[in-house]
Amino acid sequence: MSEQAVVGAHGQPVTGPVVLVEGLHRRFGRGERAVHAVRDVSLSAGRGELVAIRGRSGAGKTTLLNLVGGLDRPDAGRVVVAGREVTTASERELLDLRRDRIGFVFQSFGLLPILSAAENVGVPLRLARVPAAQREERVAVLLELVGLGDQAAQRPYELSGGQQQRVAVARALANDPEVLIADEPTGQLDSETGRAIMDLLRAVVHARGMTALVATHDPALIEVADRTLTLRDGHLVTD
Ligand SMILES: Nc1ncnc2c1ncn2[C@@H]1O[C@H](COP(=O)(O)OP(=O)(O)OP(=O)(O)O)[C@@H](O)[C@H]1O
Repeated sequence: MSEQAVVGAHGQPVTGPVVLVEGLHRRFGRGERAVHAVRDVSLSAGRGELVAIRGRSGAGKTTLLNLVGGLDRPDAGRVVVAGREVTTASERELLDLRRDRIGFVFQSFGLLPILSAAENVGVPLRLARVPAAQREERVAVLLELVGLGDQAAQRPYELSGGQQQRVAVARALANDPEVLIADEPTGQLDSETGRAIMDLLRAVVHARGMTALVATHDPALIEVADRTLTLRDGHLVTD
């Protein structure tokens, strides 16, 4: 990514990489039983880039994504997201960062079962205190974007897995985040549906100039990525 200043999703100039990781370490446990889940990982990703992170089960993908998304703290190293230091942020700052700058998509969709598709997508907007009329308008646009304009009133159990993941993608995009973090987003879907979700992710990342980090085992998902990084025993082996 060039060092030229570009305008971020929130209108402010973003210079350089949107995600920057330097010398990251995360260890669980102590002594002989310690697991070094992430060891000396450095990477950067720019606007409009979808980066796949692959690796076997236990390679450290989820741990890395949690550190980038401010869901966990490293033992050493640095994470900068959209110009903000994640590593040294207070809990309050991390909450704001996760609410305003980062969209999360998980393998298990994470939808609230008692809410309709539209209400699920509207949750981050409620948290951000977006007024109701504006919220409804934005939710309608997002559901249309993910191809679920006609399913707004359905509850998650009335939707297929692929449709539920589309709702989750719409929810992740609700606050117009700069960064999308997706942990095995196609893990519970058949290959065709997984591919459709991946194509959707790629389309929104490119159209909105977002930056996406997507952990996966799925070869079809790797195919649509702009770049693939491989983790092995917590180390990055290719960039
Ligand atoms: N909270 C934790 N406490 C102890 N060990 C942990 C914890 N979280 C992860 N680990 C360990 O760290 C290593 C990396 O786990 P991680 O979940 O990041 O891998 P992964 O590549 O995402 O695997 P998968 O594809 O199965 O989700 C594993 O050995 C795991 O057992």
